[in-house]
Parts: sequence; C-alpha cells; structure tokens
Amino acid sequence: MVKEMVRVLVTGAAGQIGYALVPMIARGVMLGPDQAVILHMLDIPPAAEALNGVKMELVDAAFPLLKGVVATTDVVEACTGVNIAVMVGGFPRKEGMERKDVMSKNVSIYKAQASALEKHAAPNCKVLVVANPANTNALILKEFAPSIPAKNITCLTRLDHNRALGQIAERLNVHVSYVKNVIIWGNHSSTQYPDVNHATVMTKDGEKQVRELVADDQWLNGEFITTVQQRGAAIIKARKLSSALSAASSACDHIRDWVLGSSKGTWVSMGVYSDGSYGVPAGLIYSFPVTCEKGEWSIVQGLKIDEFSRAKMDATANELAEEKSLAHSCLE
Ligand SMILES: NC(=O)C1=CN([C@@H]2O[C@H](COP(=O)(O)OP(=O)(O)OC[C@H]3O[C@@H](n4cnc5c(N)ncnc54)[C@H](O)[C@@H]3O)[C@@H](O)[C@H]2O)C=CC1
Ligand SMILES: O=C([O-])CC(=O)C(=O)O
Repeated sequence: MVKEMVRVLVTGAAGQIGYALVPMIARGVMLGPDQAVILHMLDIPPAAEALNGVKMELVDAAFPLLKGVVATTDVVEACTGVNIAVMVGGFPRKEGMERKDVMSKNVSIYKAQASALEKHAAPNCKVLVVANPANTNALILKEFAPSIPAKNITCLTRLDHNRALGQIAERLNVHVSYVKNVIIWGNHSSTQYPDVNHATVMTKDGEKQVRELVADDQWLNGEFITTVQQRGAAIIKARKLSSALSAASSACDHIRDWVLGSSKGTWVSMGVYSDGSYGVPAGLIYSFPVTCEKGEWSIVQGLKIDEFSRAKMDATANELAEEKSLAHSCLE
C-alpha cells in the first residue's frame, strides 16, 4: 500500500541545525525509506536568501523521497497542512550563557507560532520543539495553541538521552547499540538528571545492569551526570557553535520512534506534558522515559526512585516551574 504523503515543517531551516536536518528528512532518516515527504521550511526575512540556497541544494541532491519543498518567510504558508512540525527557529545561546538566557527572545516566537500551527496545521499534527529553552518554549506553544492536544506537543531531550548512552558505551568500551534504558528526567538544561539506575548493557552473558558493570558509583553519581548536563556547553566551547549534527540526528530519532514506534523493551526520553507521574507537578513539559506505539507515547510507569534520584528530579522540576513564571513575565 502506498503511504500518504507527509508534510514536515522545519522552522529556522536556514540555520545550522536546519541545514543538517533537512537532508536527513529528505533521505528517510526521520520517517523511513518508504515515506515520501514534502518539506516546509520557514525562516525570517533576513535569512530568506540563505533559505533559498538550502532549497536549491535540496533540488540538486535529487532525493527520491522528496516530493516538494516550500521555502518561505510566511508563517501561515509554512504551517499550512503540516503533519509534523520541528520547531528549531530561534536564537542559540553563546559561550557562557545558560539556555534560559535566550528565554525572552525565544518564548515570544513560540507564542506567535502557536496560533499559526493551531489554525493551519493538519489535524493531529505532532510538534517537536528543539529551540531553547526547549521545555519552556514547548509549554508556551501548548498554552497558546489550546486546541492542539497536549500529547501532541513535545520537546527534544533525546540528544541528552543519546549523550548518556554514548558516555556509558565509551566508559565500558562497548558499542552504543548495546546500551539501553538510560533516562533523562526534567529540563533540557544543566539541571537535567541523567539516570542510569534502570539502564542495561547487552553482553555475551545476557543483559546486565549498567551500575553493576561500571562498578563505580562515584563516577556514575558525579562526573557522568555533569558530563551529560554540560555536554552542550562543551560543544559550544569546542566548536564556537552549538551542537548541530547530533541535534538533527536526535530530532529524527525522536520523531521516528514517536511515529513508527520505539523498539520492544526499550524506552527513550521525551519532553512531554506532565500528568503528575512520579510526583512531577502537572502543567510542566518535563522529560520522562516513554515508550511509543501506534503514534502515541506513554510514560513508563512503576520505576523505583531512590532518594538521590528524587532530589535531582525535584530540582529540575523546580527549575522548570521558575522558567514557566519567567516566560510568563517575558510575555506580559
Ligand atoms: N533541544 C536540544 O537538544 C537543542 C537545542 N538547540 C537549540 O536549537 C535552536 C537552533 O539552533 P541553531 O540551528 O544552532 O541556531 P542558528 O542560529 O544556526 O539557526 C536558527 C535559525 O532560526 C531562525 N529564526 C530566528 N527567529 C525565527 C523565527 N521567528 N521563525 C523562524 N525562524 C527563525 C534564524 O534566522 C536562524 O536561521 C537554538 O535555540 C539552540 O539553542 C540546539 C542544540 C540542541
Ligand atoms: O547547549 C546549547 O545551547 C545547545 C543545546 O541545547 C545542546 O547542545 O544541548
């Protein structure tokens, strides 16, 4: 059966994540090798020429799955009929800044684009917010697009999840594909809590707990956590630009698992609207472990939370509550 065409919006498409992301989508990395797509690319007028250059390159690359490209600075044209919206547009932080330092510039963009999405996107459009502060931008988008179901609005913490997998794989000298079920709790910021208490590694003797194999709680409760929390800043220091290829790749992972389903027995981290699970206040976009099936995510329930984890999960929830009020004050 031929699949129906999918329209994918990428905002900020002339930027560096956009430039890495659009060819991945056009190659089927996000939605699979049998899914034809039409790309909608939005940027602001000063970037119009660069955006047109990206469109020219997409034509030149002759991607078999790419059936059309809309490149525009008009938010209504960009949002019309889209089934998936990847919201990358905004201002990245620079060295020495925290992600919430870009708050006032970016939340107003998300307020404005919420209503365009609400009015013009396809029904049941799935939204992934990448631009920082990602959780709070997603929350503002949700608040200003009340008719989009809350479950359709998510933010990217899959990059942090993948970073955590990568750190464990390097430490144990195993391939990253053997490591699974790390969790990123909370905010995509330096207060996020990368949790390995339920993570496992596939070995020749079967699945083993990461804690047992690493056998160094001091590293797992210290340096491992700070390395993942600070990885974005480390990339900025090294590249003088924030992560782009890894962010684009993780955005594809996020949407692919959401739409096509996560692997059996494996969970992934997604920033989703809290329903109060694990004592996380409702009304925040908070990163949880989730599994995805038939286009829907659900929070993995029943995990045992120790005291160390509880304190870290609460600290990142508190930061999100503060960001929420800061965002509201920026919009007054
Ligand atoms: N959640 C995550 O894991 C990650 C998030 N990020 C965030 O993603 C965002 C984009 O990063 P980069 O691509 O490196 O930045 P960039 O500056 O290279 O590109 C951003 C693009 O957004 C455009 N833009 C600005 N306002 C816009 C608007 N109102 N509508 C549409 N487009 C608009 C800019 O013109 C620019 O082309 C930043 O906020 C960055 O902090 C970056 C890495 C990881
Ligand atoms: O750190 C930044 O500003 C960019 C980002 O979100 C990341 O790389 O995780």
